Amino acid sequence: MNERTQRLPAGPTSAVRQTFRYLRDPVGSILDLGRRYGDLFSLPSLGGVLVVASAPEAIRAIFSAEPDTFAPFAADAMAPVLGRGSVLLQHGAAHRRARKLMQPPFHGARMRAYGAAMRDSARVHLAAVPRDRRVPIEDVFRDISLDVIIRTIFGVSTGERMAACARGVRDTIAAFGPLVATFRALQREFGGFGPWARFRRHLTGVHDLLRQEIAARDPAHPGDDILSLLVAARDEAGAAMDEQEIVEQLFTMVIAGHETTATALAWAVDELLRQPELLARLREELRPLDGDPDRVAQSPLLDAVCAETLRLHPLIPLVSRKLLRPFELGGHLLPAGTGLGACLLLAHLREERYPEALAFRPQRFLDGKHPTPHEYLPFGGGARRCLGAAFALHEMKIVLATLVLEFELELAAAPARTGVRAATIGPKGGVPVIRRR
Ligand code: HEM
Repeated sequence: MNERTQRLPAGPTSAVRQTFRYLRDPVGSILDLGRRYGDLFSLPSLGGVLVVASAPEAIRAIFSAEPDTFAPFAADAMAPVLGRGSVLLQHGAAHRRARKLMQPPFHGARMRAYGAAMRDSARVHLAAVPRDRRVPIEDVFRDISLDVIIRTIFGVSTGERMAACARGVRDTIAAFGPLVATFRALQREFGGFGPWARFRRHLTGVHDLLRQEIAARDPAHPGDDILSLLVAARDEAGAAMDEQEIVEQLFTMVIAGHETTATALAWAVDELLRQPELLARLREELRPLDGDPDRVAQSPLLDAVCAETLRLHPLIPLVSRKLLRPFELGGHLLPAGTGLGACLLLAHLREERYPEALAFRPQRFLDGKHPTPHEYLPFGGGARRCLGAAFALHEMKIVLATLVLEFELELAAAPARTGVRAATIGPKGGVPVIRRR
């Protein structure tokens, strides 16, 4: 191996400057990196150097590598938030075991069990939006997605317990802003005060509520909810997950699944309301389906609208791993310890694959030329592909269909710019709308 191949690809040098640029303008800063450095570049970050790829062949190489090649990137930063047992932070055999235990409730065929709860939550929260007043629609979608998680994942549907869970989760997430997520120096309790101390207090409260729910389950008679299925799940040796592990996996699902789905829905509304003809076509296609969740989920145009939303507005611009062994990519031998990222944002905006890539055109998903998993990866890929992908897509479809068929909204602002949340990016201002019907 010569010296040239051992060198990391070119890229900016200051992690602090790059972090601030990202916090100020996440999409602009990544597009700029792609323009300046091409398909493979090094990106200094506060968690270490990341080598970032956006060409399909390189993304295929990352996602199809032997899973033991990688550990999670910057796992230490997220461990105090999610817990060491979280599936997001595991690797190797422990990660495979956790995925195996957690996968069955998220299988596509199980979505039928969740559709009605998704539609009912959407109806209740959309009907509560006041008419003729400016409201950020993302806040409403956040309430819906939290409600859906509490009903379908925690299996809680009675008023008082639902309210306590919703309050606990909302307060915990609110206390975990982008600054605390980005700067580990802020992850300290300053004599019981400050954002981290507040976050830890709320987190303990949510863990206690989840423990009460776990204790109330009978593994011999599991309910339909995901918590019950996790309590009843057994690994190959016949062992169940212990209480702490279930609590950590449930909280991981809240963090991974709450804001993501709500943000994706907000982008879909922002785009759809700017194209009245497309909205009318969607309404026509959905009307004969009577709001039946199973039939709605099969609508080709609705599917294309959701796919195009996640292409143009990926919520996690970059998925990353840490190399446990040397790895060859694009003529570079990357040493163990280096971070390796697949850049969803740059992959989704490649003109040669997506002509007029910055335009919202769901039709591109209806012309029969489906992109490969290395050209279109809103849920990441390989052994770490999003566990909740089918769940999230199902929820997006049911909530959007309910909105399009039963309500009428008008946009109350120019197209949204993208800002940084804790672990995701989304529309600044949460897409203000006015409800007319
Ligand atoms: C539109 C909504 C969502 C999007 C765009 C999204 C996207 C992603 C992405 C990009 C990853 C990283 C994949 C990788 O590293 O290759 C991920 C991981 C994950 N997601 Fe999602 N997600 C969404 C909703 C959900 C929901 C609803 C849940 C659960 C209820 C969920 C649970 C998870 C979990 C547990 C992981 C970690 C998987 C692992 O490390 O093995 N996500 N998601």
